[in-house]
Amino acid sequence: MRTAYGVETVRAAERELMARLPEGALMQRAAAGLAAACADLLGRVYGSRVVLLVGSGDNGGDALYAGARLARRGAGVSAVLLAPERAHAGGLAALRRAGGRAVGAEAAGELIERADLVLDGIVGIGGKGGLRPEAEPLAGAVARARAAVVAVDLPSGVDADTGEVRGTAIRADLTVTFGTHKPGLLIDPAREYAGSVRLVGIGLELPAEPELEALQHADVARLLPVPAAESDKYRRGVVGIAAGSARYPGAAVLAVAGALRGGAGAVRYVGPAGQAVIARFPETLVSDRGPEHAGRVQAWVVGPGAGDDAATVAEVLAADVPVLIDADGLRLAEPSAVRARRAPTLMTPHAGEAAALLGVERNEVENGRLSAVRELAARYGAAVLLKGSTTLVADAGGGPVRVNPTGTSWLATAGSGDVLSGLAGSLLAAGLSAVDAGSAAAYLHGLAGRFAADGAPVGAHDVAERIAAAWRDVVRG
Ligand SMILES: NC(=O)C1=CN([C@@H]2O[C@H](COP(=O)(O)OP(=O)(O)OC[C@H]3O[C@@H](n4cnc5c(N)ncnc54)[C@H](O)[C@@H]3O)[C@@H](O)[C@H]2O)[C@@H](O)CC1
Ligand SMILES: Nc1ncnc2c1ncn2[C@@H]1O[C@H](COP(=O)(O)OP(=O)(O)O)[C@@H](O)[C@H]1O
Ligand SMILES: [K+]
Repeated sequence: MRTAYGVETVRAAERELMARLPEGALMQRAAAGLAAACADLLGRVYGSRVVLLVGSGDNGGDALYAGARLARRGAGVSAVLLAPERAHAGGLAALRRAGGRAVGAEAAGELIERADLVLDGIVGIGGKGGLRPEAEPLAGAVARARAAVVAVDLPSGVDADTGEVRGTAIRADLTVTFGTHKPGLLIDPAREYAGSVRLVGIGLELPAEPELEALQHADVARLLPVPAAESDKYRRGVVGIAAGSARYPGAAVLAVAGALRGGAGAVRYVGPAGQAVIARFPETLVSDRGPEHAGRVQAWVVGPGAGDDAATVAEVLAADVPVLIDADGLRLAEPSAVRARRAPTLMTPHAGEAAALLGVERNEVENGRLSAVRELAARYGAAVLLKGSTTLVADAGGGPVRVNPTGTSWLATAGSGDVLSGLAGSLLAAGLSAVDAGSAAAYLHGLAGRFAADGAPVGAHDVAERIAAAWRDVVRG
């Protein structure tokens, strides 16, 4: 499991560690890791041109000490000081001793243009809001430069705790982060500014419960159901799909396609698209009576392509088994009926649907995914999976939010969300908790999307067809 901790937690762990170490030791650990990452990126340090962008805090101090290490290995290092009188004194002295030089911001443009490597040490976890006006032109110069850009701890201007980007921020090729990942490094839009992320350990002792966690292959492999020798289709779980309409029969087919690959022993379909479902998947148990009369079901998926069928949504919500609510179901579900449920509920909105539920603009959700998913989970007393460029899963009762690491933008294709809901519903029926079912489904779905796309556009049915390959990849490690 990969984890991320917020600024407050990091600061507390740093204080605790600093009290036990000689002064400056932590910064030296950070700078050593940073310089090593820069050297790897440069290939040849000797003779390279390195520019440090240095703000007034310890983030600038890290950049200066790393610059000193690179200067000692023969790089030509220039530090652009944004606030010369407040630049980290020890770091500046070390850089000068190593043969580096310091210049004012007016010289930055030309230096950046000719640099091989730019280190962004403007601001780290001490930053609030986007870059300040005096630092903004540097972001433009960096974006135009051919140099590789390494962000120190975080790309300056992004919010470490939330992944929000308000105003201008530096775009990095690599972010070298210290002690732990910060939530912003794993959540868009900030994640995009970070480039690839390298974690440098500095010895922090962090609490058991992180802010964010990202499953990896081994974690998902432990969650996926495997039929025991004594299993039968009912013990493996029956998932009910109440989806599709005369107008949107395809949503039913795609949700069933996902559900058939999710480990349930049987898929039961109820709704008006039975003909289309059976034609494509003859193994489906099809019924045209309502969910209440469908027979045994261990978890329901309701909503994809459901049109305006509020009665079916209400009927499913009244069932005392886990329910996944997606798409039209999110609009049709009575909030009080969701809150009143005792069995687990998993809601799977995309940003537009989440915005409608929260009564805010879509871009507010896209810029503040973490707070949106937490807010929805708290309001509905349900687990919530927020889809999109970063998929997040929050539990009803708070705790760490799961962030999915496998997604690909090729999944932004009509119907791929229907496949995801069928898959997650199947895992619910197999007995996973709402958060585990949602996050394992997002993981497999993302991986299946990557396998299916392999660099070219795909349709949602292609994604469904590669779920088995993703599953195999996960369990084989
Ligand atoms: N505390 C520690 O033990 C360690 C800290 N480290 C480094 O220290 C950083 C945190 O240092 P600080 O607490 O000094 O804070 P920062 O250096 O992140 O930022 C504080 C400074 O930036 C300015 N600033 C704030 N918001 C800004 C904005 N939007 N645009 C431009 N300037 C802005 C502030 O005026 C302040 O002077 C970490 O990110 C990490 O790089 C590392 O050396 C590891 C050890
Ligand atoms: N830019 C993106 N990057 C990664 N995944 C994405 C992106 N956009 C959408 N997705 C994923 O694609 C799927 C689309 O689901 P959804 O929006 O419900 O579409 P539909 O309703 O057409 O099925 C979700 O799993 C979502 O997380
Ligand atoms: K930075």
